[in-house]
Amino acid sequence: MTAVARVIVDVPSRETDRTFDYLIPDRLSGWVEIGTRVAVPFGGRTLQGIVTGLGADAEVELARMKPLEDVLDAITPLSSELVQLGVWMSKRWLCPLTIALQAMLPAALKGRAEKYVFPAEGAEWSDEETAQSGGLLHALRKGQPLKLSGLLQHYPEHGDLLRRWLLDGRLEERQKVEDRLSVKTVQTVFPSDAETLKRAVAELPARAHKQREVLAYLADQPEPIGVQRLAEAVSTTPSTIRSLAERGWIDIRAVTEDRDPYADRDFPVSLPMQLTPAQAAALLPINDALEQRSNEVFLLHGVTGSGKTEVYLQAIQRCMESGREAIVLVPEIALTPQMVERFKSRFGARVAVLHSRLSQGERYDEWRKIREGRAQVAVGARSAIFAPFSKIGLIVIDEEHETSYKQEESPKYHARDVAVERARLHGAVVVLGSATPSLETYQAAVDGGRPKYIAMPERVADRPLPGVRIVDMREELKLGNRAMFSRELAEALRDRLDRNEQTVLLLNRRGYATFVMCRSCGYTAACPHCEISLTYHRGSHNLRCHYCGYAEAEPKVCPSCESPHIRFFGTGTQKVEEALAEAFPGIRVIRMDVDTTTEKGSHEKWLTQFRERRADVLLGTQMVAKGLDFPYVTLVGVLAADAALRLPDFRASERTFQLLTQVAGRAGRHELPGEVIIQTYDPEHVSIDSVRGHDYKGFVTKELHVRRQLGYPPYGRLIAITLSHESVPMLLSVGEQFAMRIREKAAALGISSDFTEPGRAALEVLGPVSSPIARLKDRYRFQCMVKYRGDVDASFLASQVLQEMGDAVKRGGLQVSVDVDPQMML
Ligand SMILES: Nc1ncnc2c1ncn2[C@@H]1O[C@H](COP(=O)(O)OP(=O)(O)OP(=O)(O)O)[C@@H](O)[C@H]1O
Ligand SMILES: [Zn+2]
Repeated sequence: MTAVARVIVDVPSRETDRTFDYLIPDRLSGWVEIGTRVAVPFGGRTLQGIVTGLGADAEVELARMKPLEDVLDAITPLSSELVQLGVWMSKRWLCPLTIALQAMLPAALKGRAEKYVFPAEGAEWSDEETAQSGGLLHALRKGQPLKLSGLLQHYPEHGDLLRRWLLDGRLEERQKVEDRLSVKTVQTVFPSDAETLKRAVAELPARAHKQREVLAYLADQPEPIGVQRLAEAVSTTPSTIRSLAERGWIDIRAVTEDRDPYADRDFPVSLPMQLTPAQAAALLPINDALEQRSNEVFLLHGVTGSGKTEVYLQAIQRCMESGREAIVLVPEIALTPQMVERFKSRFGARVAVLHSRLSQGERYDEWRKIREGRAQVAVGARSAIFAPFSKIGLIVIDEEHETSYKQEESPKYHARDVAVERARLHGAVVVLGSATPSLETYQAAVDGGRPKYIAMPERVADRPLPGVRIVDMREELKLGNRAMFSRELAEALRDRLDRNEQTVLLLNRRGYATFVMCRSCGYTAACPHCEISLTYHRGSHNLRCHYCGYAEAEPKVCPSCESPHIRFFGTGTQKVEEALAEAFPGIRVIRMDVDTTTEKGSHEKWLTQFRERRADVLLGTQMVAKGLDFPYVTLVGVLAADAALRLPDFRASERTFQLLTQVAGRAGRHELPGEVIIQTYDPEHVSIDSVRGHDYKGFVTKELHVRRQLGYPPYGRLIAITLSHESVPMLLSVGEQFAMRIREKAAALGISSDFTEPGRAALEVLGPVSSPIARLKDRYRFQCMVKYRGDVDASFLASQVLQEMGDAVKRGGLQVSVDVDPQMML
């Protein structure tokens, strides 16, 4: 019997979305397991793929089978559990399996990069092993990394040894990324014994002062030291030091160094806090579940400042004590240094941090730390849910309601759902935490009992929630105040300046771009390729499309009627900043938005400045609303609270309520009491009015009622299918067919299209209608929305129809994108 690998090739299409079988050549036996990345011959090309199964086939079949070309990594990047999770994802979100699997790999591992092998620092081999290796070890020990593929070719009989030493860590494997070794190596001087040093000094020519200094320095310092650092220490050049090595007096070797993004940070040690009674009560059932290793899911509903983080920390501690690992997801935007610090301070080097602001190399090193068992806690944004742990005990999702947990490109997965499935595979506990749980999670807890509901309704240490005032801007206008700030907010701000306290100002800008309009004819500047208004950028004096990047110069007169009365509308953060400077001379403002935070480390820089009270106001978009915990913030102001309420999205109310509650929660978190002022044109709206009394229950009760009537989530589910093409008639005809076929299939199964009868299974297809963004990059977009409820496998129906219509779609050159449980309706 010959071994066969079943491989998913990395071509994301429906036709190749199945396994292909390959022979495992002898040379690679022992290197191939489930999750191994391989190179395979495919239709005359070499493709990359992932092994998802192993087996043995009848000899007849084997005769026609091609062998694998190569194994791409020595340490298998995916476990069989992750492969299994990928299979589940591809069904759940209707995407090719390869897309799901690729999403689990760190970017550095994608593509076909050469792998290098070299000895780990301090690794030792017995004489017997050295002899066994037949020159292999000698080659490796020269210090230069050698290509894995070359080693396999030159030392085919030593594959087993190589593999064993890679696994026991005496050899290390790295790869080339971005034309550099993914690994950072430092040329390091290792101390020589006193004898050698003495001899060196004796043999050196008298005028070799610098070299003598180097030797004297080394004699005093027994630790290995980087060549560069040593050169600096005795103010000489690296070549002076190297010349000593050439004569055999000192030993210089390349040493790998993890690129630790937090290397220059000192994290003060933090010990577990004495829990408040509410925290202790919340932790109890979580610890019980951890103890019993039961696959429980909890909703930890704690108001802002109730101390949820300490509950997570102590649960993680318990999880680690039982020898298991923990994943903590936080929204990308909230992954502030402050958040990272809390975990690093408590768990030190056992924490790996994964987020998009790290370089590819840094991410790869953090990922390896997890894969190789050197980290037990992973803190990260959405994709950290794929952290390659093998014995997960706990998964925490902080701010579980955040939309950033849904990936908007394929695979369009939701990390919360992946977490629940992954926890099931590990028998792990899930904790979903939020001050404003998503309606889906809340309703499931209250009506279904899973997740189990845990409440922390008060802030720690009896601190009150801040008082909230709503200011009706229509009244302001009536009274003749045309300024950006209401009198109340202006007064409160001045008050904070006088008392040297701090203010957070949120400009709710979602759906509120700064656009250009002619006051004479009503012309608005739009992108010529997309159905989207152009956004004005003050700095560069141009208009830009945020979808395709198109840019044009700022117009001086209206391009349509040539009137000079062309104006820039909307309140950008830059404009607020200017208004602040004008109204409060000398005010120190930190502005945080996409424009000021693109640079690496800029988040950290601004927040540190603010924390150190080097600014009076932190002004920004959504990114100032979450997770921040600053003692001197006593005022929170919100401008344009209702801006996002008019978006054509049924979750607009929910999002607005969540955002306002979150930002309100930044005030008065420590000794000083806080106050919140919300400016709006729509004060009666339930999303705004409910914030006044911090009334989550009041809000959800009303909102759930609306959702139930309309059959929207959580009482129904959606699948959005978007078709795009240059031709509208083509789109309409395919769209119509698509909708019709799904309706027919549902009807054939006896599924009603009537949502009025409560509780009964139902399905309807809305559309095709023009998408909210009707044209993008010169392609028109139409969408069909499948809405369903109850025991209906709508995903299956949709994928059947997609399959049936595959040829028509392909011939016409249409693009189809499917979004199961869409979060963004735009
Ligand atoms: N048991 C405790 N004793 C004293 N202080 C505590 C305790 N638990 C938490 N705190 C402090 O209370 C503050 C709020 O805690 P934390 O930031 O965890 O709140 P949170 O529930 O996550 O709020 P948010 O949802 O607004 O982020 C922090 O400054 C934290 O250090
Ligand atoms: Zn555009």
